[in-house]
Amino acid sequence: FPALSSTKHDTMRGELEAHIAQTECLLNDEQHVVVDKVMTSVEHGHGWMIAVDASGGTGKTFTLSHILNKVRAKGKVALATAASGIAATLLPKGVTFHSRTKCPLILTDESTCNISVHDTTAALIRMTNIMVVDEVSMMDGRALEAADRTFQWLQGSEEPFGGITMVFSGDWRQILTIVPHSSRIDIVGRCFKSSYLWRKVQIFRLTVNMRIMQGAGEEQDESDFAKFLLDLGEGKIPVNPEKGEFAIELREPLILPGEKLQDIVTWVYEDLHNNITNPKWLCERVILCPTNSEVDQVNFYMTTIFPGEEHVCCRVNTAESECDHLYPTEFLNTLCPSGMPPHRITLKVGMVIMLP
Ligand SMILES: Nc1ncnc2c1ncn2[C@@H]1O[C@H](COP(=O)(O)OP(=O)(O)OP(=O)(O)O)[C@@H](O)[C@H]1O
Repeated sequence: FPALSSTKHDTMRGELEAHIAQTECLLNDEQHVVVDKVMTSVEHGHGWMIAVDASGGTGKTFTLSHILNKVRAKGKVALATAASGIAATLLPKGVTFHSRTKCPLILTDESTCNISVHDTTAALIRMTNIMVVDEVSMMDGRALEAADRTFQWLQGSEEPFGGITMVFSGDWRQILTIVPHSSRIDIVGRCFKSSYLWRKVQIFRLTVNMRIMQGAGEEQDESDFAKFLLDLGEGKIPVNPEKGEFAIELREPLILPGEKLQDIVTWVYEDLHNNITNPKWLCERVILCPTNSEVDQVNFYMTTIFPGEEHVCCRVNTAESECDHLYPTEFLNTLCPSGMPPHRITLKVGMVIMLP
């Protein structure tokens, strides 16, 4: 933890306090209740486990960020973690839960985190007053149990997580933990809700969709869509068994006329040529696809219609061993393991790309 000069420290603390005062006024009643509960636990060292169970857009991340800032402004240690890297980037100084706790990737019912008593992570955990875990619904309950065991050992306490206040946040309607080749029962059994820890968690709900409240003139459409997503997550949309076991019918405003990829692209990026250099316009639209091969199709099509000269970048494609001849270049070029870019990427100046 690098030391800060006292002037720099005072300036940062001043900025943080101004920011906290701003967000404190914005909190709605339900968010206030959560913040007060968590602050009581931190200030009195109760070590409560608190869960914010709420649907998308109700301000879970907003509330967690406010709590983290508030605890840090009091000079206490607040660790921000999330199940995924992307979710972690939304929290102030957020990192993944696995990176922060050194939790193993392959879990058993007896797993513990890879922290030794003298390393810096152990020192950090002993100093910690609160840990936030966002998108907890995506996590295997055994990862949290491993952290519980390790924190108890490090803190020398039999309280859950060694007496550190824990705040969990997630939406159980969204993606649950991934258990390959498993049944619904296996997946539910692996969730945090099935863990012995969940029984001791105090649950709070946020019900007001703050994302819609921010909408600019399209509140009705957005609120209909939010209600549709909520009903979908709760299994209230009737299934059409003729189309498939889990098939549901989408209503009219959610369906675009046309069947080709070009129709979606034209609708989403209608005035692309005039807005290529407009980051605000680009940030307001995106095409999401359920599979990587569909993502590749969309990217390929977008690249062809994007104006400018193509620059082709190829990946290194030789094997690093004497069995080189076993892996012909053509074969290596077809491989696209998770976390690696495809062999051939075509870029144009001004294109938006996401780095892995
Ligand atoms: N009290 C509030 N006042 C103003 N804006 C708010 C408030 N609460 C949340 N927001 C805004 O509403 C939007 C949704 O909030 P947030 O991302 O925290 O929701 P979420 O529950 O984490 O959503 P998701 O589950 O989709 O990640 C954000 O733009 C956030 O800044």
